[in-house]
Amino acid sequence: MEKSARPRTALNECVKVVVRCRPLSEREKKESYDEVSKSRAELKWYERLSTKSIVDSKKFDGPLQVVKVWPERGTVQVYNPKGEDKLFTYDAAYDCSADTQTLYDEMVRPLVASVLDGFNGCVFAYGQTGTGKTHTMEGTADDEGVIPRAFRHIWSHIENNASPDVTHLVACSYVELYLEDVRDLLSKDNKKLTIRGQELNGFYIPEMTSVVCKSAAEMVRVMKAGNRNRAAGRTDMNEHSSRSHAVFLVTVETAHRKTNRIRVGKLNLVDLAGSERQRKTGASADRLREASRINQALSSLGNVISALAENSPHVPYRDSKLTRILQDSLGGNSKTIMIANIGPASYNYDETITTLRYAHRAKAIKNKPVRNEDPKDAKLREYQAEIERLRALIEQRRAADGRRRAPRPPRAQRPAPPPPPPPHAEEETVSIENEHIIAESTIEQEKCKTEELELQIKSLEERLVQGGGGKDLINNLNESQIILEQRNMEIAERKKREVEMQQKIDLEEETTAIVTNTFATLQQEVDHKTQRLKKCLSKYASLREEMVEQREAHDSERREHEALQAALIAELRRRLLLADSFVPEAGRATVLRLRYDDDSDAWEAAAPRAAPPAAAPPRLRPPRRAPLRLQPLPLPPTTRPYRPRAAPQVPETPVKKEADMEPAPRKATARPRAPTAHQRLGTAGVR
Ligand SMILES: Nc1ncnc2c1ncn2[C@@H]1O[C@H](COP(=O)(O)OP(=O)(O)OP(=O)(O)O)[C@@H](O)[C@H]1O
Repeated sequence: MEKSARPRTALNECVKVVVRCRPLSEREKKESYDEVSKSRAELKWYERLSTKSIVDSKKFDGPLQVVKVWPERGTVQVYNPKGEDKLFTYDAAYDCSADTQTLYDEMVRPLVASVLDGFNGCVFAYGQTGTGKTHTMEGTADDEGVIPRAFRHIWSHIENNASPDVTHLVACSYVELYLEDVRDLLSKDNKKLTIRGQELNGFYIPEMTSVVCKSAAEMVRVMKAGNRNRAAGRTDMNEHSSRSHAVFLVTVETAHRKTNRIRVGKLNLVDLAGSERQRKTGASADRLREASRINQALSSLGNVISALAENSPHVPYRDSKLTRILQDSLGGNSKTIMIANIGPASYNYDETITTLRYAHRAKAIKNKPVRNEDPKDAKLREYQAEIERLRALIEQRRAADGRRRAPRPPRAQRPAPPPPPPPHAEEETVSIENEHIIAESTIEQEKCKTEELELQIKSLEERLVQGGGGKDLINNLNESQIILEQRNMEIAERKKREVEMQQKIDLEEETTAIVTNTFATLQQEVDHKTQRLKKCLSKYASLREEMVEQREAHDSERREHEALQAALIAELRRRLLLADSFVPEAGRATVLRLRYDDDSDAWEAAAPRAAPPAAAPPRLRPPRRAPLRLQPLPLPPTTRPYRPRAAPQVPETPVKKEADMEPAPRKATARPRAPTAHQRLGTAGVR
C-alpha cells in the first residue's frame, strides 16, 4: 500500500474564532434619541465618549455605536459606561466595512481546502438575533454568504483537479432543529429525524435525505429549496428571523484509482438561531415557546464550550440535540471556525458582551482532526461495487442470450425423434410454434432487463464526477485566483503573528524592567512602584467588575427563565381550561396536571381527568337525635337528703358442710345491688 504523503492526523487544533460586527440597521438609524429618553447608562456613555472625542455630545440622533473593531489586530473594543473599556482579541475581527469575500478568503478557505483533503470541517455562526448570522452564512443577492462560496470553492477545486484517475462524489443534506425536533428540510413532508449513536462513538442522523449534486448551481438550488421549508418568523429585533438552528452538510468523497483509496471530507455549515432576551421578544405564546427552546439549546452549547475550555472531565453533550449534532465540531474530529456576530448599538451592550465572552472562551477548545481515509460508509465504494456487480450481471445475461440465439443444428444432425403417431401431427406443429413464441418473448424480456441494468449503471456513473484531464482557460484563471487569495491570506496571517509577537515582547519588556531597573533615587523607585501598583489595582478592579457583571447576567438569565416558564405554564393552563378540561355537568374545572415527558424533554399537560360519575342519590339516614342528657330534677325544699334504704333482713340458714353443698341458685345468692343513678333520681323525683 502506498504511503500517504501528508500526515493523517493534524496536530491538536484550537477552534478558530472570528468576530463580525454589522453596521447600524436602517431601523436603528431612524430611532430618534433625545436627552429625556436616554437611559442613564447611555448618558454616561455620551459623557465618556464625548470627552474622548468619539461622539459629538450635542448630537443625539440614533443609538450610540459602542463597538470599535481593530481588524489589523483581531481586537474588539467595547466602550464600557461604568469603567475601563473591554478588549477582546480573536483570530480575526471584521468591522461593518468588511465583506464576506474577505472573511471567506482569510478564514474559511483553508478550512474548506482541508475538507477537500479528507478532514471534517465546521463553520458555525453564533450571536444575538438580528446580528447577521444568516447574512454571513447564506448571504444576499449582492454579497454571497459563506455557504454558496464554499460550494463554488468545492467545484472549482474538482474542476481544476480533474483527472481520469480521480473520481468525486458530492452529496448534500439539510436539517433544522426546531423546538428540539430534528427535521429533514429536503424531504417532502419535512419528516422528523432521530439522532442515533452514543457520546463515545459519536452521534449521527441515519435517515436524513442525501442529494447527490453535480455543480455549485445545483447545490445552491438544494439550499434554497431547504430554506423554503425552514421555520422563520418576525421578532421585534429582526424582520426575518430564523427560528431554528440549520445545519447544511456537504460530503465530498474522492477516490484515487492509483492508490485505490477513498477520502471523505464532511463540511457542516451551521446557522444558529439567535439568542433573544424575553423582554425583547414579541409577546405571543408561540414566540415565547420558540425563544425558550432556542435559549435552552444555546445555553447547553455555552455549557459545552465552557466545559471544553476548562478541560472539564465531563462535557454535557447529551443536554440538547444541538450539542449532540455539534459534538464532533466541538472537541472532536473536526477543524472548526466559530463566527461570532455582534451589533454595534449601545442598547445591545449586554448581549454583545455575552457573545464576546463565549467566543473568547471557545478559543481554548482543542479539536483532534483526523483525515478520513477509507471509511466503511463511503458511498463511492458502494457505488463502484454496485457498478461492478451490474456489469458482471450484464455480461452473464449477454452470454446466456448468445447461447439461446446460437443457430440450432440442422435437422439431419439432430437425433431422430421417435416417429409421431400420425393423428397428432397438427398438435405438435402448434406446440413447436408456441415454444418459439415463448423463447422470443423471453429473449425480449432479457433484452429489456439488460437495457435497464445499463441505464442503472449510467445513472450511477452520472453521479460520480470524473474529469477528462483537460483544464480550460477559465479553470486556470480560477486556480491562479485561488493561489493569489492564498498568498493574501498568508500575508494576513503573518501580520497577525507579528502583532502577537509584539504583544509578547511588550509583556516581556515590562517584566524584565522590574528586575533590571536601577533607580537613581529612592523617590524614582517609589514612583515606579506606585505606578505598577495602580496598574495592578485597576486590573484587579476590572476583574472584580467582570465577576459582578457575570453574576448579574447569570441572575437575570435565571430570572428570565423562571418568568418564561411561568408564562408558558400560565398559557398552557389557560388553553387547557378553555379547550377540554371544563366539565359542564360537574359545574367546575378539573385540576390541571402537568407531567414531565422525557422523550420531548418538556412539561406536558397530562390527559384531563375524566368527569366524575353522576352523583348517586343521597342515602337517607334517620335524623340524628340529640344526645340524651339527664338533668337533675330540682328537689322540693322540704325533701330530706337521700339515704339508701337498708337491705331487708333475711333469716339465717344453717351452714352446710362443703361436701353436701349444692350450687345455690343465683337468684337466692344475689346480693342487693346499689341503686343506679337513674333509679336514684327517679325515686328522688317521685318523692
Ligand atoms: N455585515 C452586514 N452588512 C450589512 N447588513 C447586514 C450585515 N449583517 C447583517 N445585516 C442585516 O441585518 C439584518 C439581520 O441580519 P440576519 O437576518 O442575518 O440576522 P440573524 O443573526 O440571522 O438573525 P436571526 O437570529 O433572528 O435569524 C438583515 O437585514 C441583514 O441584511
